[in-house]
Amino acid sequence: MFPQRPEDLEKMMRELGITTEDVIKTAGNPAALKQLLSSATLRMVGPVRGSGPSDGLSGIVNALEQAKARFQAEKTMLPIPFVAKPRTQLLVSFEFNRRQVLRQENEHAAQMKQTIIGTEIHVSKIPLEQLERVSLQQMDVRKTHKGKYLLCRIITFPVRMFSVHVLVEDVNGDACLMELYNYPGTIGASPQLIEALFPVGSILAIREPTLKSAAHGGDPLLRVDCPSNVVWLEHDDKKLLGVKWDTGDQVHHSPRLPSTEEEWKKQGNSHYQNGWNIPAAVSYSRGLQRFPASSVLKLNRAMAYLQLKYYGAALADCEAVLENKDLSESLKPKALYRAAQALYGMGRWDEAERNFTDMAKKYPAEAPACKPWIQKCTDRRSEASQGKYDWVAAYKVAQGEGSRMDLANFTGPIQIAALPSRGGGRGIVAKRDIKFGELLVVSKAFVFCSKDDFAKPETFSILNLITNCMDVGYGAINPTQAAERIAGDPQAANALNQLYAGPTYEPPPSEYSVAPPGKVNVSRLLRFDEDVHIGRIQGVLSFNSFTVQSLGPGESMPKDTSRHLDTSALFPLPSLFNHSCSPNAHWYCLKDIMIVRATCDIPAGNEVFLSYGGAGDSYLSRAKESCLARLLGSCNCFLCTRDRQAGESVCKQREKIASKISSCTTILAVRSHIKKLDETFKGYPTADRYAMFTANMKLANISQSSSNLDEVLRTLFKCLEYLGLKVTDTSFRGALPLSSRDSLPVKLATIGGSRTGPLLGPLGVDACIAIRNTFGGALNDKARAAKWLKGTVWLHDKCYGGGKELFSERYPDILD
Ligand SMILES: C[S@@+](CC[C@H](N)C(=O)[O-])C[C@H]1O[C@@H](n2cnc3c(N)ncnc32)[C@H](O)[C@@H]1O
Repeated sequence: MFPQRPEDLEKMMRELGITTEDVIKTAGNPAALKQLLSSATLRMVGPVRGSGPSDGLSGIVNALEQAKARFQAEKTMLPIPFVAKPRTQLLVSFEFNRRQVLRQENEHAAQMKQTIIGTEIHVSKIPLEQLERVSLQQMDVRKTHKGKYLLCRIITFPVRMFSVHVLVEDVNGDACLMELYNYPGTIGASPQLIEALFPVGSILAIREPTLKSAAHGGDPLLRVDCPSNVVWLEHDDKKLLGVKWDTGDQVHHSPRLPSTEEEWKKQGNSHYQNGWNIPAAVSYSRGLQRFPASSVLKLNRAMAYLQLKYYGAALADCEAVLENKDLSESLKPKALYRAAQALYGMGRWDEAERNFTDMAKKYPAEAPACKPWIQKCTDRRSEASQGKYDWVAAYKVAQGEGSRMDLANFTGPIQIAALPSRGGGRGIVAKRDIKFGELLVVSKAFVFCSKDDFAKPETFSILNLITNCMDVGYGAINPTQAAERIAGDPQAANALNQLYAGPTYEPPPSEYSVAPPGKVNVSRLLRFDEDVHIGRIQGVLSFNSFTVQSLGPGESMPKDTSRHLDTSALFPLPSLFNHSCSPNAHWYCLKDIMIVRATCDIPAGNEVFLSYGGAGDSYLSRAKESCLARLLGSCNCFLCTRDRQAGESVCKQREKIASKISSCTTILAVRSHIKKLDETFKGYPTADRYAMFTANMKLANISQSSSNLDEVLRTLFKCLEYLGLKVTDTSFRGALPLSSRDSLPVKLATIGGSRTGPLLGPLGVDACIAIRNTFGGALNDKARAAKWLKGTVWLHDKCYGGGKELFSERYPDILD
């Protein structure tokens, strides 16, 4: 990042139009330096764009190999002593680069931000009190200093690239670049918010610090991956007794600290009004350290905590306020209202409802505000206890702005079971006989980040050394979001720790018992009560995240099967489902809510599988789906096991035929290849012949363009069977007996019906619609069109719930 050679620095300063004297005058004074640089002319700027997945597969493989080789080589190199660079030189080049980054952000569209995950990360588990102080001069590069802590303070304005970059100095005045990864509050943060999060002059103790050599031979840097390794110290902290900073007591122009309760409140409120909830909560907390009895600071912090969804902490603040016997009448309703909101957020609907109801009675002026909450409590309760959701309303909300939904979690007739044959050792089984279409799980994402969380567009790519994949999208910042959850909800760490983190970590406990959210006392946000083990979190996210797209208006066949969708999310209970390429349940999302339904009847005790994605036609193409294959090792689902038994040559043959079919242009050619393809599936249940579905769909499309409607219909009927359905009325000519008009033309297949094709929802509904349109259009057979419409709505309801109403929302042109 920084110019290394003195001549480069000089050249840069010439470009800036500043002299060495100017720099010396501003040394140790970031604000003066900032002013100096703002009067300078910058010309050396050009956008630095990342190379994304467009590099192609070989590019990714090369990048992965290079990264691995670099880390491997680093490991074999001996640590070298840290040599301090002249402070002035560091300050100038840092400021130059900071301004360059800010300017690029202003002038250019989204920059590709890149990072690598899966390298060794040290999480300090030793409390600061037990660590011994170390200075930069005493440290080595390429080394983690176990048993030590570095006392340092921030001496420049920070800047956010992928991580937050800032210069720090130690007590001796030696300076070093610090890169802080995964820091709560930094997702999508503006430069101003980053400055509020990392004020100049802040004193930090870095537990068990690591100095790294920069990737491209630059200056060594202090790299902090786990935010809990950073401990913020107040100026009057006892750790600072007797500490003398070589460059003076104060870093020049560090912001003046508020001194009264009112000033702390003002600072917090100003952050809050900007929507900067973490800096707001930190300001209120710092004020509370000095004015611990302040109800106003506690109540305002509760407000910030509510925004951050730290409900346990918000409740703790409100309850502490309500215990105050001298609480003013004006604050009482505020405290009650916020406590009730916190209870609601924690899913304690009964208590929340009681609080809102009591409050409405006691403070009639607040009744209008409480009324909608009371209704919400009733809705959430029936969702959580009976699985009764208004899917139409939820779907409509999901089509609107924002990325979050307000729905209760629900667990249907399933339970967690020990299944030692799978990585992680657990899976989900049916508690009782489950019926096709039954709702199994509704789960709110634990970690979820989408483009809506960014004021300005940003694009990310991660080279994931855990899965050997290049991930593109918001999954890159999910560890930051996980850290943000843990920062204000220590119980969240417990939930994450119980998920499978891959073979390099201790297996999770076979019991999955996530404590219900309770009261958590977060007395000082960003003072982590739990160590945030980012390495393990990266493993959990790599092995459990889903790439999600919210359910939207119905379309015809999915055209883009690319895995590179934007949003990646972690859902707690759904993480425990194992994968099958031929699953018996399917999942879809409404924004940050995942919904799981049975796609066939599942007998009690049977395992329930989801398809994680990658519904490839053949064993070989599924195995090539790099991410899926790498996550599973070798997939041990029924279909892959069956394919392995069939043998490699059969699988190769199948793939060859399937690929020929995709390029066929005549009905005859497709038909003849379909016959050959079918022969490769001898002995397979119908619903496990997914390649036959794709091949028949191709035949249907070609037949459509040649107006061979009999063939179109026959083929579409077959398509449904390959998804695990049975067409009960295969007639497509003559009068439809009145008696059969009301019956469904399709039902769940019973033979081989213990599984269904992986995309029964979208594909099955679309195939039914195609049949209905063929009858209603060219054939002008209104009776059969009506019958097939009924069948379509039935299937849609089984897959997505919401009856005819939801169907008509998603397919407004079809129900006329
Ligand atoms: C999201 S976890 C599933 C839950 C996990 N079994 C647990 O106990 O937490 C994904 C991991 O489960 C294992 N797994 C799931 N489905 C599998 C399959 N079809 N074949 C092999 N391993 C599978 C793999 O180790 C995979 O990385």
